[in-house]
Amino acid sequence: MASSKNITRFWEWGRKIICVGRNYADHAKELKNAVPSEPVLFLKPPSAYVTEGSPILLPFYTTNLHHEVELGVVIGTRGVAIPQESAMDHVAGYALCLDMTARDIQDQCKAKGLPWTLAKAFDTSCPVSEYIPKERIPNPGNLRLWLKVNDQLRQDGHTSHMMFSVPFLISYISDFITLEEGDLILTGTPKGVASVQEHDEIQAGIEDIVNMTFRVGRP
Ligand SMILES: O=C([O-])CC(=O)C(=O)O
Ligand SMILES: [Mg+2]
Repeated sequence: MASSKNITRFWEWGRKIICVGRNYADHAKELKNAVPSEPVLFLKPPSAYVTEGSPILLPFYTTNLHHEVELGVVIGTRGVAIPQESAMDHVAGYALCLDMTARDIQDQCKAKGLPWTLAKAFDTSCPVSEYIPKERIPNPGNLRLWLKVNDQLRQDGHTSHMMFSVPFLISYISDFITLEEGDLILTGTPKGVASVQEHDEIQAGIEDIVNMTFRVGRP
């Protein structure tokens, strides 16, 4: 029923997706970006969501679609200017997420000093796993994240290498943008990003907590 919202299907709520960029020094370096002194933020619309069983669609205007595996944090309680000390009280749970990125378009945007919207916010640019209740992840700063393409390991990172922790990010973001129940924060990707092609199979996981599989297709 449309009126009975269930946080385990947060992607159906139409809420914000707030993404953090360059939160792992090894990834900032692989793209020759400076390691930031404050979090880099951008947004995806809720139309970017895709769940297992549906394909990730290659936008027609890119020839270099990259995968970025990321820990997603699902907000459970609204907050503004949340102190770091109570930030975790606002977390309902987690999801494994991909920040699909049209890298060639992002490079053009960066060169022109323009926003990344078409590189980051297109339909299916935010594949998500099933919802992971908070109790299953006692410490979001101590998780191995991995991603394979056609069975080859491409990304193998650890959230202990984040420059800005989950509580810090919640506090920082909520100074500018009200966090609401059902919002999702993507916490940035470790190194190993690379391109995918039509028909590729992407598998990703968080330790033995969750794993997910997506195919890449054409619209
Ligand atoms: O496009 C980028 O490199 C920024 C980003 O999303 C990340 O670091 O996860
Ligand atoms: Mg990213």
